[in-house]
Amino acid sequence: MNFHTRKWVKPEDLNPNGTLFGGSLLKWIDEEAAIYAIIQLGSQRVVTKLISEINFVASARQSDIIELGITATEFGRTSITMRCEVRNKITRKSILTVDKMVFVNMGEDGKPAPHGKTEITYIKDQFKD
Ligand SMILES: CCCCCCCCCCCCCCCC(=O)SCCNC(=O)CCNC(=O)[C@H](O)C(C)(C)COP(=O)(O)OP(=O)(O)OC[C@H]1O[C@@H](n2cnc3c(N)ncnc32)[C@H](O)[C@@H]1OP(=O)(O)O
Repeated sequence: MNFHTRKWVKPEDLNPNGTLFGGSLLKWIDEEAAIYAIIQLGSQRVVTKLISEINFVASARQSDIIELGITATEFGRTSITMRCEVRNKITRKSILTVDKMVFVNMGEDGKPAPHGKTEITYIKDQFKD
């Protein structure tokens, strides 16, 4: 799994307990997964279909640096399924895991459309020519 995005936990991201607000984290991973799906499917028309059980493994605190990791686990006809992990950048301790995030590729008509992809494309292969 590649951990592309880092976030610095700031005061505005905290809940009243002084730890990272779960909703902020979910917003970040939805956005991260959308970017991953857009790149993998080569389409900007993708929507979140399903987010499976979310395991908030441990809290993050103000000033922590965290990193978001996503990997594709399955390519369907119109969908892509991903797994996600968030961890502390310094200690590598897990903060959150999501087993399944499903995004669907949409056609111009607003209906699910085949994306034609079957496997992960790596950056080095995306700019071969
Ligand atoms: C000029 C430059 C401009 C730049 C410009 C950039 C714009 C860059 C935009 C980025 C955009 C980002 C987006 C952010 C993420 C949101 O914020 S998206 C907003 C939240 N999500 C939504 O509103 C989606 C609402 N849901 C729906 O509209 C419908 O459920 C859907 C997605 C059309 C699917 O409908 P459906 O009837 O379930 O469709 P169906 O054909 O049965 O299934 C489609 C696929 O989903 C799978 N599926 C369906 N249900 C399930 C389930 N429960 N579990 C697992 N898989 C399922 C099916 O298996 C199928 O997959 P495949 O087998 O084809 O691979």
